[in-house]
Amino acid sequence: QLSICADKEQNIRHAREAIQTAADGGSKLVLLPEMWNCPYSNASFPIYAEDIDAGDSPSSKMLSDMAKSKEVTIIGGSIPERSGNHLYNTCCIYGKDGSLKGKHRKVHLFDIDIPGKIQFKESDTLTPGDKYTVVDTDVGRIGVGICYDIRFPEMAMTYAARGVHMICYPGAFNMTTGPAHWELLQKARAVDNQLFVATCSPARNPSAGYVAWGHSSVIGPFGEILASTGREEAIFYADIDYAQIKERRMNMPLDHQRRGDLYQLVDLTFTT
Ligand SMILES: NC(=O)CCC(=O)C(=O)O
Repeated sequence: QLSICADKEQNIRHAREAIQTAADGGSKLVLLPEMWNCPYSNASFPIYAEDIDAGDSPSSKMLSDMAKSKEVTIIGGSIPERSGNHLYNTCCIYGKDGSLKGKHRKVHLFDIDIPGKIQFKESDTLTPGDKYTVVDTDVGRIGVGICYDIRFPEMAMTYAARGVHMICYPGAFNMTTGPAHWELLQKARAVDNQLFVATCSPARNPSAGYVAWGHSSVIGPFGEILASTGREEAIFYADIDYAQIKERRMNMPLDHQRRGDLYQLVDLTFTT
């Protein structure tokens, strides 16, 4: 859970040091926050964006170098990605050999308006991704979503159906929806699907334009909090035993008890 500043090079240096510390502390998988190389704002995204596919991305290069040198899988939070005329909110996933194993472009953009509390419209600058992302790593099958993606249970269900062990959500909830929903959503995605959920937020900076809630966590398949932190910058660790997925699914075989004859994901638009 990193502190993020306006200086991109400093953010990259800082993330590199944090990955090094986490790997030296025994991590096999490291998860970074949403938009860790820039302030979270529509004004910043175009300025800090990098072209990952063109190989013109110092942030991604650092992640790849660190994955290789520390032999660690990295779920690289997210950065603004430039691709042609479009910008995306993108998470790169690196294997421990430094290879790019996957790239998740945030599918559900954060466009909300809670009057007097929080208004944000990512779609002013960003384009949504059009694919789900599942990667096989040395530390299991990982599904990736970014922040607002966590609000869509269909995505997590699809990941569960694809055999994902853990869903990683880099995310930056805010001071209104954070206390109301952040922990609830993490637990819900874990319990509904009987798998692990890991989240990573920026640390809270009360003087930032967008104030992140923090409270990154790792949740087990029974909804148990395996590790979590508060608002400050922190590197924290969890021991994850995927055997618990099987055990919980044996205890409560939700998948076999599902009544697919009564409900299907056909048209789930709210009726008002
Ligand atoms: N960066 C985001 O997607 C924020 C999502 C959020 O705060 C929410 O309430 O959802």
